[in-house]
Amino acid sequence: MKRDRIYSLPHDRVGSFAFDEQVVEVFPDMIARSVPGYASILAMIQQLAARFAQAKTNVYDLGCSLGAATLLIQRQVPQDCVIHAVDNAPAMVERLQMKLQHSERQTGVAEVRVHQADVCQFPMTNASFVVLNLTLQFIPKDQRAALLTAIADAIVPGGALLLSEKICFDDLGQQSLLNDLHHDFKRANGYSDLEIAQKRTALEDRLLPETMQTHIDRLETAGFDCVAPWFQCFNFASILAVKAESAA
Ligand SMILES: Nc1ncnc2c1ncn2[C@@H]1O[C@H](C[S@+](CC[C@H]([NH3+])C(=O)[O-])CC(=O)[O-])[C@@H](O)[C@H]1O
Ligand SMILES: O=C(O)C(=O)Cc1ccccc1
Repeated sequence: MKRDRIYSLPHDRVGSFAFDEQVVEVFPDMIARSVPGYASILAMIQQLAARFAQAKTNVYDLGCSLGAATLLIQRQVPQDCVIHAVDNAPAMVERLQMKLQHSERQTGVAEVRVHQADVCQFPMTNASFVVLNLTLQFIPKDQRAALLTAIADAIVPGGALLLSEKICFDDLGQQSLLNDLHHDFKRANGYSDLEIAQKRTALEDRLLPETMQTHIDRLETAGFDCVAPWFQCFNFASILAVKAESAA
């Protein structure tokens, strides 16, 4: 796994963060060293896929990057599910397709279809399990409600959405404490203060966190019946949103 050194030297001008070839090359290292709890969330996505994925339905991994969640989900779902891995970054999709081709053709597992598309435009239907793992934070705020409503409408009774996000806090003391703890986490993982500062500048207008309450309210409005935050590590959190079984 190639080490992320993208922001290690001083940049004259730090441009806006993009999921380009340079980022794709180091992405697994970057995300593991930058997101506290990332490995725990992935492990639980695998467990949740086993519980929520239903036979003859679609499973969606929206903003799939290099397919970390997709590949874990594939091991857990019924063989007659179709897993749709969607990302709009050409470099990500290209690398994921290579990865899937090179992995041995497995028999007895669900098919993965990779799509290069904007998740806000992507048609979804007959879905039992949908994953938005650290993706909604990159979608313009005014498009988030429509996306979550489209997801809720596509989910069958008893199905679920897993939403993980970087979150912010109304309380200034909490915001500053959890932000500091996140920076300590990055430092402990080998990032310098320069790397942390330059990446923060690059992400400033690209990664837009919201509060836990904003997420909960929006998921309820979108049509989910049970909205349960289940994980938080510093300023990263994950929520499970479930559609009720239909009353028989
Ligand atoms: N509008 C959009 N449409 C499609 N994809 C998008 C859009 N906006 C951003 N992306 C994609 O969302 C992904 C976010 S990374 C997800 C990690 C992964 N889920 C993981 O479990 O490893 C999280 C992070 O980098 O912090 C990138 O691959 C973007 O190209
Ligand atoms: O929020 C941050 O400071 C991050 O670094 C998160 C992140 C991780 C990987 C790609 C983009 C943003």
